[in-house]
Amino acid sequence: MGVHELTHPLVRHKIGLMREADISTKKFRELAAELARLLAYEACGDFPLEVRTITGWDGNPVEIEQIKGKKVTVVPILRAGIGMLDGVLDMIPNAKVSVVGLARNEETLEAHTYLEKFVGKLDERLALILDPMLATGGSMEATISMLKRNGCRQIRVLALVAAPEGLSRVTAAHPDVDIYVAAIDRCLNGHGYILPGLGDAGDKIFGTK
Ligand SMILES: O=P(O)(O)OC[C@H]1O[C@H](OP(=O)(O)OP(=O)(O)O)[C@H](O)[C@@H]1O
Ligand SMILES: O=c1cc[nH]c(=O)[nH]1
Ligand SMILES: [Mg+2]
Repeated sequence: MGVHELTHPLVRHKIGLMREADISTKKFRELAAELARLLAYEACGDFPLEVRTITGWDGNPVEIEQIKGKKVTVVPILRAGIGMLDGVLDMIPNAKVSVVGLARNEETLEAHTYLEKFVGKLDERLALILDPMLATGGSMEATISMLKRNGCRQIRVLALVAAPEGLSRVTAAHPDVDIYVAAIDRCLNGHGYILPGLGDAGDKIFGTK
């Protein structure tokens, strides 16, 4: 359990490219999707395997390994989490998708929930929550609480950038949840934005900046 900051050179390189002030919407989306794939790869590293026998290319039996009955729901937090969804589904194509909508009040920094749409059998599923930005941690804390209220017991978070303040808040409230993050940044500014951060990830992904 805990916080896992990815140290792989590809991750460090790609997150650096995302920090460029005048990055295009296209490039930002591409990098968000690429990093989402790498975060998913890391977050699924302990999935159990089982051996199955299939017929190989020459007609002989071959033992192969496959992931053992893992039921996954991917949970993008609207809007910005959508920017990571396709990348994660590239890696886990059979996952079901739940959606939560939260908007942060830019004055109070409180997260307001406007949508909750969960798939069934949450008690049997591992949930992978997607949000590029974990700032004060209010949106993530609320999303984890929603999942738990609906019966989910195995929860992991995938984020591109997190602030130490937000990580402390989420790990204190939900110590049972693992957080996979491409970069832990320095701090929050007076408006709740992460420094050095990426700016407004939702605006950059949706082209509304
Ligand atoms: O950790 P927090 O302080 O809660 O802030 C992080 C949240 O803020 C942003 O969403 P925003 O509310 O701006 O919505 P958007 O994705 O629709 O732009 C971001 O995508 C996170 O969801
Ligand atoms: O730095 C931040 C904080 C919240 N939301 C963002 O998009 N960026
Ligand atoms: Mg936003």
